[in-house]
Amino acid sequence: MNDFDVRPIAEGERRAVHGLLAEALHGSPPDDEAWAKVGPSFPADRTFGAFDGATPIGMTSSFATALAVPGGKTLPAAAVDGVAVRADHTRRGVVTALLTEQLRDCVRRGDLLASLHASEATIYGRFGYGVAVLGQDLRIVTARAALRPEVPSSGRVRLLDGDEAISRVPGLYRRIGLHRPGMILRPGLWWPGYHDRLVRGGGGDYRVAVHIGTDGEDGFVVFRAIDQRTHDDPERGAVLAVRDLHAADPAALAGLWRFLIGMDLTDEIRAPMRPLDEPLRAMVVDARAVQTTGVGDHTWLRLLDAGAALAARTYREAPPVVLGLEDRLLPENTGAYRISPDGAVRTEAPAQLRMDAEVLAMLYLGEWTASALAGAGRITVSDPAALPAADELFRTGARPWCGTYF
Ligand SMILES: CC(=O)SCCNC(=O)CCNC(=O)[C@H](O)C(C)(C)COP(=O)(O)OP(=O)(O)OC[C@H]1O[C@@H](n2cnc3c(N)ncnc32)[C@H](O)[C@@H]1OP(=O)(O)O
Repeated sequence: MNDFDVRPIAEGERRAVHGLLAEALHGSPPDDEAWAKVGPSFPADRTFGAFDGATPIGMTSSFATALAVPGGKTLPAAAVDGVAVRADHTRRGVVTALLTEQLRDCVRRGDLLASLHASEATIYGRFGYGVAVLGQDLRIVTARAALRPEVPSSGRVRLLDGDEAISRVPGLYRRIGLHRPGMILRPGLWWPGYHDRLVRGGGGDYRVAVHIGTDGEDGFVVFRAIDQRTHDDPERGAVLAVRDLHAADPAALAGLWRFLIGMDLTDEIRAPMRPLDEPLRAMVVDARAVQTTGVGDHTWLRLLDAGAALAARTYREAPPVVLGLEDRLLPENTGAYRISPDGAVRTEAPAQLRMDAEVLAMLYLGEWTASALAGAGRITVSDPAALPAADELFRTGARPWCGTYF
């Protein structure tokens, strides 16, 4: 029996709950001015609080979105954007109660998937979330990063002022589209809380540039310069920190990188959580100008309705495979699924490969192979011939990527 209650929060509890999240992440609760800006991005709907009497001691929230899956469909999904427990109430099962309630609520709402970005990698696996997308942190040494002559070079780049950045980029993101598995729609409430407050004009110091190709704007980058000059090193160039970079095609992508690399008074570009198959290293003359400083879990995914989610993605040509799933928290998903190039259906046939919800999520967007996960002991193999077949069935072209902070 818990000594706290878990329930949807009331409208008047939003700010206290958001303050709790800020403090759990070692920030400060927003002042009036900051809350006026970000408050609308944190509605009471889809937020659960844990309460000790009237005092909030934990929270979890999500917003409704759609997530692209292999084959191009977009599925209704929950983007879990705030999970926190007050530091004096941790390790008593508060987040377990919150996340369990949230999963059931998302199922009731018809979400097929839930995704999140984790502060620590040890929190979410027990709730059936798996690392479905890896990202790489890039460091680019600009003085050595000249682009090769054959790299596409049509179009031009234009810096936007703050108001333009706030009004133009949402439509541009929508037009670029969800071209990789794992990408999500950014609903209207995402922009004020995550983009507008960062850019010049919205209170932050990030600048925004768009790429203009033959058919108009087709890419954008959100970045800021971090001054590196010191008394002893007064000529040191700035670091450009890239926050958000999306392009509709290779020419727009190349154009945005060319713009960043060519910026004066800059020594280095830092671009965290780029796709693992980012082509920049192949674009430069000196491949070592583009360095991967880290690879980590970018997006965690949870299949809420495993049957519907498996049926919604496409599969490559390979012999059919029967997967056995054990889902402790959402037991209606437990069962066997026959995966073939024609799709995925429930079956009574014996499972060739058995796994839990976390591991199925790792396979789902194509980031991991069944063979690698079996090799790691994460899949129980009854029929070894099913492994190469599953590798091929789940394989995707472009690597999955999310590319949206939340
Ligand atoms: C999507 C996002 O918002 S990511 C941000 C997540 N939030 C944070 O990192 C803020 C700071 N941390 C916190 O607020 C809390 O510590 C939380 C949310 C991570 C965990 O909340 P708690 O209420 O302490 O978790 P709870 O007591 O339910 O723990 C469940 C289990 O997970 C384990 N666990 C929980 N957090 C952690 C952790 N950070 N590291 C390792 N294990 C953990 C517990 O030990 C427990 O294991 P057990 O069942 O075997 O005993």
